[in-house]
Amino acid sequence: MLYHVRMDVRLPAEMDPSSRADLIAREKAYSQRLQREGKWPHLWRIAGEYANFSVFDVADHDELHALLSGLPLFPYLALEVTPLATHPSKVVS
Ligand SMILES: O=C(O)CC1=CCC(=O)O1
Repeated sequence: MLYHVRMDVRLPAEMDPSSRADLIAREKAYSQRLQREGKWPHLWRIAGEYANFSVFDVADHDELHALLSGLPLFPYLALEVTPLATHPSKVVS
């Protein structure tokens, strides 16, 4: 199943720089592992915002929830999840 996810990153301004850098490095490693596994096929920066649009390709809601709640940044993310269905006008090649 495909899911569109908007992630808004809300790191506290008072977070110390080394904790912030460590968190971001762990987030990058986690996301790149999922990208390589094919579970996170799209990751786009929303221009001008500390936010991204992502597409996840997972078995079901439970797997999506497990992956999202495992994000190192999860406590600092506002997430908006949209399940995607096949559009009837899509050309199938
Ligand atoms: O910076 C972001 O948009 C949050 C994020 C998701 C994956 C990643 O590496 O950073």
